[in-house]
Amino acid sequence: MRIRVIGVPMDLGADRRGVDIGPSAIRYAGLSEHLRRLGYTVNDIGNVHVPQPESRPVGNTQLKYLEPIVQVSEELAQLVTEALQANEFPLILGGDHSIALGSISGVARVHQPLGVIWVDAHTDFNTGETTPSGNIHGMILAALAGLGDGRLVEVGGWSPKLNTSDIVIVGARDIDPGEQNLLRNNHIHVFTMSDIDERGISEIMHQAVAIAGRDNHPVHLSLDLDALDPREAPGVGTAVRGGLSYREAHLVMEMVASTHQLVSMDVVEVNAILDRENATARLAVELVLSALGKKIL
Ligand SMILES: NC(=[NH2+])NCCC[C@H](N)C(=O)O
Ligand SMILES: [Mn+2]
Ligand SMILES: [Mn+2]
Repeated sequence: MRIRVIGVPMDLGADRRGVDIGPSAIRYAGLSEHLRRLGYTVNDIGNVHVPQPESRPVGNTQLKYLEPIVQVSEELAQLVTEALQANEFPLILGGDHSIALGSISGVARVHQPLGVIWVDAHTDFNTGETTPSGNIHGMILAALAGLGDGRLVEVGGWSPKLNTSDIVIVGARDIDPGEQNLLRNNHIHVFTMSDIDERGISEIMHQAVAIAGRDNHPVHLSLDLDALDPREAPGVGTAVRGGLSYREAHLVMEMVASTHQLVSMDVVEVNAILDRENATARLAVELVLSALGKKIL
């Protein structure tokens, strides 16, 4: 069992610096050592090159840094496809959530159809028309489903990467008005924090894995650390109160692991500048381990 770690020091999709050092923070928290202790062989290929925002024009303010983000996505998609072809599990370290455009495009080229479990306080289902911020990390899931600006949608040369029926969002609690309409009109499965409070995380995750992994489909897990409550994960750029507890988040990961259908994962939005003594990066490592099969007993 081999894991290929790919770092993507991307912050062009978000408004704040600090997620660009996320890959270093997660590595510093001992990612590879812990994975090896779990029995994996780890092949860390380092970071993809991402330009500094200071060196590039913002461009269209509804789609900030579109061009460099598309460039990095193309390169990342290629690297992720190569990892799968070499029989290694791609583990992609962000960076802001815009990296999932490249990672999931790279997986979807190999595995079709692909289920996605998107664990996030947000739904990242804006387009260039609905976005309140112009930040592309808030548009990625829509782009993967074929919605929004053509240059995002067409990364890798084809679209859509995902069927709307294969997408499940878990932990949502901050959704923009235009995003709400898009989610409804496209019948996206969204499990909000209210659903989790009402029915419990175990029941929600049974449903989530049944939807994303139906007919034994391969599954990609995209973990945005802001899904967790900010008390557990202070090092994120877009924190929202009322998130997953430490224990709920571990159970989410364990229930994904128990499907044995996970083929790839990204862990994003760790902002090391806003963090406290690397707590969020350390939590990210713990959650990766649970998703990759670590159990208490
Ligand atoms: N990946 C994230 N943290 N996304 C936050 C998105 C926030 C907001 N919905 C926006 O479009 O700007
Ligand atoms: Mn996100
Ligand atoms: Mn988020």
